Amino acid sequence: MSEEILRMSHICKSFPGVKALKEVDFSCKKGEVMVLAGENGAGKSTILKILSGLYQADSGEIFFNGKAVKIKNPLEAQKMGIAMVYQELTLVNEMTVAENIYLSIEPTKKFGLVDRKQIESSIQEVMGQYGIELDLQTMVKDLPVAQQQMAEIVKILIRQPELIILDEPTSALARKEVTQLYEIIRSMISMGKTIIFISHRLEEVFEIGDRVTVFKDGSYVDTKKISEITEDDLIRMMVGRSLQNIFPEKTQPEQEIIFQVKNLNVPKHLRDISFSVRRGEILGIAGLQGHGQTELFNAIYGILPRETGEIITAGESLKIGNAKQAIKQGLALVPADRKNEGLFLLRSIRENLAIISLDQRKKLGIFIDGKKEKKFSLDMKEKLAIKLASLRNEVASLSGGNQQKVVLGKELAINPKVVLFNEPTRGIDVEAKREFYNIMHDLARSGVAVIMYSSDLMEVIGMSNRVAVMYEGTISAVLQGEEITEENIMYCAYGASLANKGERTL
Ligand SMILES: Nc1ncnc2c1ncn2[C@@H]1O[C@H](COP(=O)(O)OP(=O)(O)OP(=O)(O)O)[C@@H](O)[C@H]1O
Repeated sequence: MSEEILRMSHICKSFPGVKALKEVDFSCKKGEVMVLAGENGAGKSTILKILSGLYQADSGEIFFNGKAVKIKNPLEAQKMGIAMVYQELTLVNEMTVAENIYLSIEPTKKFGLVDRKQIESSIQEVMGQYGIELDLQTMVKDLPVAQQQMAEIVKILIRQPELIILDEPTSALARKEVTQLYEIIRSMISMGKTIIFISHRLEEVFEIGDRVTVFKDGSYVDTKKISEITEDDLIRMMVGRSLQNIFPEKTQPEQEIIFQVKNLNVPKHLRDISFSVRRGEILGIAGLQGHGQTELFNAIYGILPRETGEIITAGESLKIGNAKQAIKQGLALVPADRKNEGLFLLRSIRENLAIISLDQRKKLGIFIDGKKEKKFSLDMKEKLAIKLASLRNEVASLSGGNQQKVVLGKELAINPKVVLFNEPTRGIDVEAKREFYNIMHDLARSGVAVIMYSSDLMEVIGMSNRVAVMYEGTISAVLQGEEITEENIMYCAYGASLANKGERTL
């Protein structure tokens, strides 16, 4: 058995209101590819940010090459030989690839006085060793994302790290580029490096990993040799939470289809999406974050231009090219980023609530009736039980849950036929969540078609009549009834086909 290069023991880390890591253990051996897997929010990025010196653990110990170490900042991690390629690239767009690499080397003074020629020949040498081709004189902003990522990798390889952390490096890459990255990883391993790889793709875990460690809700679950497990085993390690008793009993949708999306395509984001929603139905959209869910909502709502695709309500194809047209056609959107997209934070609660109905009335050339505006906002306050001191206060003075009710209240002014909820309960407390679930149910019961995306899988399971799972910009499966399980959803969210799953047949 090869020797252990890293051991992290009993690591705890909290952020305000969240225990991101609870007494977590994590270790890897020299020369292996260790995959770290788990649902969104499991704590994967957090532990690796601690390892790379970006965050400090609240408690716990780290041993690197057998020695106890304290990693106070990224520079210390770098000096130890630990390097991380982040999900968000860190290159300066207005500089060339070479300049970006000098920038990362200069502070280390590894090369003494800056001898650019010497650095450049070291860069060429590293690229030769790993078979990476890059034009060093190109401005970063002119490179495609895949090449930018290569530049990022060269930037860390030049420092000859022992342990390299890759946080979802393939998420923005096309198949050919992924194969190239795998080759580079294999060369890294043959040069004696150790790799930690966060992945959200089953195929990739099995193709590139030697072992896999699974986290769930901030806790360590298990570590297994890839060669000794199946895809089913891995999914089972990631799931298994119990459904909290905070969801109302499921609604009974009617048969009539009132909303349809047909062959929706948005270049680079969405591929051939078709689905329908019945009157009174709650359709949950699931999948790991970043697989096109927000783009789907924005494309339906006319914020993101569609290349092809029809949006149909009540049998009639709609021309929706912007949010105003969407509103006119009876579509409402509760956006994920309520503070920036959903509200005018410095305006009053009353103004926020009335803004859409006000706009509609203005368009019709009707005098804005202050009394009506007041009545509407009072009605909404009652209907949604918005807790507030005065309708004249700034909306920013409300709690997250009440702000979210205002976002919804303002949308309800148009009596929508379809409401799109993007992450409706993110960042609000459990009691406010429960209220929101009831409001969504009431909407469905009144005949509205509700479409909801949430990165909280249990919320999707607890609320939806059917669940459409997104993977890489398309809907990989639509589940209903007994099929709606955490395991099935994770299976599809990790890019596997349910048809191949264990003994289950569709
Ligand atoms: N800087 C931060 N401030 C507040 N909360 C945070 C911060 N970083 C992470 N969290 C929270 O800590 C928990 C773990 O997050 P983390 O990003 O480590 O999960 P993850 O497994 O990497 O998820 P993903 O697959 O979505 O990247 C989540 O609940 C997240 O919201």
